[in-house]
Amino acid sequence: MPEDSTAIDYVMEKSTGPHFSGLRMDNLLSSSSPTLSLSPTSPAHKQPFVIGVSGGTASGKTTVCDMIIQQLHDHRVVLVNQDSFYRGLTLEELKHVHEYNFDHPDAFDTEQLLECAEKLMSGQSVQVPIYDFKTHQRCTDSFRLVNASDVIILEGILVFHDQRVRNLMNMKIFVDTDADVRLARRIRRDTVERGRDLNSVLEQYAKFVKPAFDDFVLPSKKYADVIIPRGGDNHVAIDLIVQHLRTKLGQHDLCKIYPNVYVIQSTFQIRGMHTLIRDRDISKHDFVFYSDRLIRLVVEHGLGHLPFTEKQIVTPTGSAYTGVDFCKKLCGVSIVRSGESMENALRACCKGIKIGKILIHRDGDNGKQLIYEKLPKDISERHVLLLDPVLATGNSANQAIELLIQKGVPESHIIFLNLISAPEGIHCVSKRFPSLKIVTSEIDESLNEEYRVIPGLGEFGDRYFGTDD
Ligand SMILES: Nc1ncnc2c1ncn2[C@@H]1O[C@H](COP(=O)(O)OP(=O)(O)O)[C@@H](O)[C@H]1O
Ligand SMILES: Nc1ccn([C@@H]2O[C@H](COP(=O)(O)O)[C@@H](O)[C@H]2O)c(=O)n1
Ligand SMILES: [Mg+2]
Repeated sequence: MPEDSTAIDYVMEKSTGPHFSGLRMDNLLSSSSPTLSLSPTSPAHKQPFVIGVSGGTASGKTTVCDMIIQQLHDHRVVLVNQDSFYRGLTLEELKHVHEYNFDHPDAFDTEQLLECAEKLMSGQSVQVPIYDFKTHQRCTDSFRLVNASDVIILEGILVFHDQRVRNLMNMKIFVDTDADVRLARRIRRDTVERGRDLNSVLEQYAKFVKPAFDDFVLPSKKYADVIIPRGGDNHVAIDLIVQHLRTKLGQHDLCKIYPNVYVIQSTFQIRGMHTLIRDRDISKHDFVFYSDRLIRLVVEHGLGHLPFTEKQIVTPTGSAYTGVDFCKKLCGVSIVRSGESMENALRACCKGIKIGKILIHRDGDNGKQLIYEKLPKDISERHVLLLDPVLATGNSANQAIELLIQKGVPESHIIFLNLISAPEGIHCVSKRFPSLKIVTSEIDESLNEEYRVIPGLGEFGDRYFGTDD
């Protein structure tokens, strides 16, 4: 700990209110961008991108959707199956189930599908019914909770049939697979998974499935923007669609606008850890454990941006190995107090590293700020890893960076490490300090009217240090 830690601790005690990474909004309000809506008073809900996936039965619609979701693992994607909106059969209909046409548009509750899709598009979570193909009924006591997301996929044989549903879609995909292949797959699937016998599958196919395909599904193919022959086997088509979606989603536009912003490559492990630490019901112990794991990844990634020198060594086999030597002149600086949660990870990666502290504290309501700092004396000769888990408005980060620059640290020698960054904060910091690097594990949606990151994870410092009771 620095020698004057008592002074810092004292002020820290007094500043245990909500941690906002900024206290003045003037910078933010002036930092408009053609690609981002940054108004903090109207944290505009970003419209999700809606994809419709249609095609004949067993054409591979669900398989194609699963592949898209898999490839878009760094985005929030939800799948809504039209099948979930099958009307449950009445007792009378059940008695004559072989006479029931499941392939006619009337078999679905399209009003309910529309209501669900519209709710999701407006940013609300929905409860989607669970349909049982064996009993031809909906589950009466459970639903599938679907959360608002960046991408909504609506999948089903007749999702292009109703104009109102079609109109919700930004992109329409038709999965086109030969009828004989589809029939063979359907026989296998319905006998194995849906409790049917071969005869009933063939009868239903001839009586309802094929005529309805000709009358309703095939005519809706003309609405498709993209037709995928061979379904899930067509990796080229799926790659192209995913590439297009990435461009449309534009989440990575920030990385394009600011080439010094790095979002670490997302994996399901990383998404899983974010899911845990963002969950308000997680235990404190788990919050700290998974935050530490994520912080370690961000720190390791940040270290990868330090300069290196070439180094030759000899291995135990007597061979030469040309590698690199770590940058020796570096230090950490935590923005008190939540930045202190990142210090252990930095110490674990860089043996004996010096870590300084900066505290930015509002002094009354007149916009004045007090800055306390304890930094290594030779900081101007070091590369600085600046630590703060949450980048919100960017105002306090900018003050900390300004202070480092005043102390002689070149802007390009600062790497700012975050777990979660708001677009507004990235914009504010990168615009003012374009040569500084920001390394983060996820970029969130926006700030709300209280300047909190949304969806965010609440007050990181309080949750991490257990002062959130
Ligand atoms: N490319 C493929 N090769 C072999 N089997 C496949 C392929 N695509 C899908 N299937 C199988 O065919 C069946 C129907 O596929 P699915 O994706 O569920 O189609 P849909 O949703 O259009 O009815 C499933 O049992 C699935 O495992
Ligand atoms: N109780 C039901 C409900 C629907 N079907 C059949 O399912 C097909 C749609 O699902 P896909 O995954 O194949 O798109 C449709 O062709 C219906 O005939 C059913 O058999 N029983
Ligand atoms: Mg399906």
